[in-house]
Amino acid sequence: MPRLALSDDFVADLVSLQRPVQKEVSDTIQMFRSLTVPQLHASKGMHLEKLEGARDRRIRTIRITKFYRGVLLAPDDGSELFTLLRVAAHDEAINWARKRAYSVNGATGGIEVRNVEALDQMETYFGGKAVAAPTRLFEQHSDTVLHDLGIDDQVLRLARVCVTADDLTVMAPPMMPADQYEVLEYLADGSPAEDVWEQLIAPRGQTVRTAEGRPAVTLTEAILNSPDRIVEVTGPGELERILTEDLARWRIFLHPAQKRYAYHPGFNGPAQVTGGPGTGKTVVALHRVRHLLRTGREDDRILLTTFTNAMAASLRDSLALLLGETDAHLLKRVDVTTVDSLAARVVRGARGSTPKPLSGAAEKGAWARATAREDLPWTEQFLSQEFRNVVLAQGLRTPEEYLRCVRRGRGTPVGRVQRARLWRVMERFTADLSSRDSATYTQMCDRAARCLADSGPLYRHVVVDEAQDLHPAQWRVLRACVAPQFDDMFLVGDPHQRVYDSRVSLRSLGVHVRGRSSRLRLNYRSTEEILRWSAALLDGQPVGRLGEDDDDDAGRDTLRDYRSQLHGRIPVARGYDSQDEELKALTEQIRTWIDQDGVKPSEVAVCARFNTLVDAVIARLRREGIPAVAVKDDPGPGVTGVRVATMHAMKGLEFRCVGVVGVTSKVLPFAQQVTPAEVDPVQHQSDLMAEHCLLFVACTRARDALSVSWSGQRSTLLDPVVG
Ligand SMILES: Nc1ncnc2c1ncn2[C@@H]1O[C@H](COP(=O)(O)OP(=O)(O)OP(=O)(O)O)[C@@H](O)[C@H]1O
Repeated sequence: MPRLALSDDFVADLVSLQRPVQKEVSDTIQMFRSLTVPQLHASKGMHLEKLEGARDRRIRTIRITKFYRGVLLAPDDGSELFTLLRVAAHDEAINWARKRAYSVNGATGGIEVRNVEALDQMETYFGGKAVAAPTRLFEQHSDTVLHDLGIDDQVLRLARVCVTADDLTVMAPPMMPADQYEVLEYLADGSPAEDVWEQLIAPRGQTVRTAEGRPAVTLTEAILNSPDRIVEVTGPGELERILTEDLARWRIFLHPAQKRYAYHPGFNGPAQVTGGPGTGKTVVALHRVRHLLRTGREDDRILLTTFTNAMAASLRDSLALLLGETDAHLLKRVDVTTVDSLAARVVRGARGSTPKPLSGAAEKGAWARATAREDLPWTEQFLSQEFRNVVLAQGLRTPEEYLRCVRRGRGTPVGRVQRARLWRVMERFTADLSSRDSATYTQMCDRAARCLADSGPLYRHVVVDEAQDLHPAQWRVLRACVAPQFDDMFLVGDPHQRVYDSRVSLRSLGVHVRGRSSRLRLNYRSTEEILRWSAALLDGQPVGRLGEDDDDDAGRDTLRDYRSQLHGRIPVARGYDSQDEELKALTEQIRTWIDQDGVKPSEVAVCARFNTLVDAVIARLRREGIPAVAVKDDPGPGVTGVRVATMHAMKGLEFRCVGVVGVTSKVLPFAQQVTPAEVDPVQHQSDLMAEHCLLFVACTRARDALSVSWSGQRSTLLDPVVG
């Protein structure tokens, strides 16, 4: 029986076809799978034909309908694995197939494809142009170094005639093999060859650095080594699922760096995946859950957490989609929820009810009551932060513990006498809340962690999305939820997207990820232009690594090597004299996106720092005849209308076009959110950083187009991108 694999191009083609043709494709594939290889070659209906004048003799075509052809790769290494490469109208399919050649990348061992004909033409053209050039782009890298990085003979000849980085850009994929192009792009950017090997080759599982030392890989092995481009159809019902259910690419193809962690056979303790925005961290978390469900025992329960209830709802939907009908029964073994909801459930289970959660304003009032009788030198903001970031963060129970503790993350020294006074105020605060049967969310987590420590773990595995924003008390809940053992915790997050004040040393909380940590760097969401522009917003900001806020290991994370293979327009940033003018321009921009670019209103989002502007935007758009809905009202996917939200509510979401409005000096940074440097310099820095990250998160929600605007005084946070 032939084995069958599908390429990403084939899946993309299939999605764009009309239903009746899709049905024909499906029927052809079913017939293909019912035949033996000799029958396949003999079958008149299939027309499995070699192509006249093809550059790669392993490429064949098959008949789908009178007008449509499938293009297949049939390895000549004795295997029976056939890969469907494309399905297209007859002439387009033939024309595409004739010019392509498949090969095995000498470094990654993955499969790659090129347009040989176009590259031949490039060689002639740039070869002539380069003759007079005094220097060449890759002259400092020897042939051996380039070969070791997987550059083959044809690409080497092309690299040697590149004079500028623009010459290389002209040969971008699908003309040049994608992996080799990426290597050259990094080198052209000035990255040393060793770094390129570490960044691009090693994550694909390669351990041998030199081309001579590596074992030869057959085409079939290369196909199986390329889960980001080709998927083998295995198991009953899998083909039907791929063909009939939602063909979302993330469900089918994973980058090798994603796959390595998502489908790792077993980590000997907590594992962590970090990565910039849109690198597919949530996708990895979902696939990990699927893997754990499929390979675990029937009574193993899994907790999948994220930051907000809305995100938990969307994560649950995505997991259901990934599991499909075949694995739908596994869903009942997963709880998808926020840590706060889980904590409330645990506390309710232990004492029969949960205290009422305290709003920010009510908390301020409670601190005012706790300090009413004393003339104290501390503001309510300071007290609240001291309680949250020291007492609850470290789980301190007694005045002695507080006297002895290292106040990590706090910048104002507080002596013994002051600590004793502070502790008394905090005791009054907690007693006051208890008498009202109320508690902050962080207090609730603190209590839940203690309950769990007594009652024991609830889950076999815990998978955490948006890990960067969790408070230490929330981490203690998660740590207590699962016994320390292999595959206990799997975390994904991005320290550049930390928009709440939660600095954490995972190590001190018993979550040791050292040696089980990986970073994703290919952005699947936004264009390179949006990514670069947004990354510049964080230029020079010292972003620590996820969960490493200990003084002794505060390493830095960087956005320098994040890349996208998508390209588009450069983001637009503009100021206006009044809010009225700004919203008028926004309306026109949205009309262009919808009317000229064909974007659906629900694929457009507008975000602002606060709800007042969110409401004003919704009212204005509606007045202008553009449907608009608030994200906080939780409109389902079927509801039409531009999505409008605060920047905080944009976390984890994505849209084709995004307008970020009201980016003024008054709201970004928002003075009330930033502790004055004289009150606490360390907290001041950390609060300021959260404001930078907030703008970064808002901008990186955009896939194709981003527009940023303000009226009046522009925010200084835009200085790095607006001259
Ligand atoms: N292997 C893949 N193939 C195709 N698309 C992918 C792949 N991985 C992720 N994506 C897509 O990229 C986008 C971003 O993915 P995801 O939300 O998982 O990223 P993230 O790293 O969690 O983002 P953020 O941190 O910015 O919220 C989604 O549209 C997702 O479907």
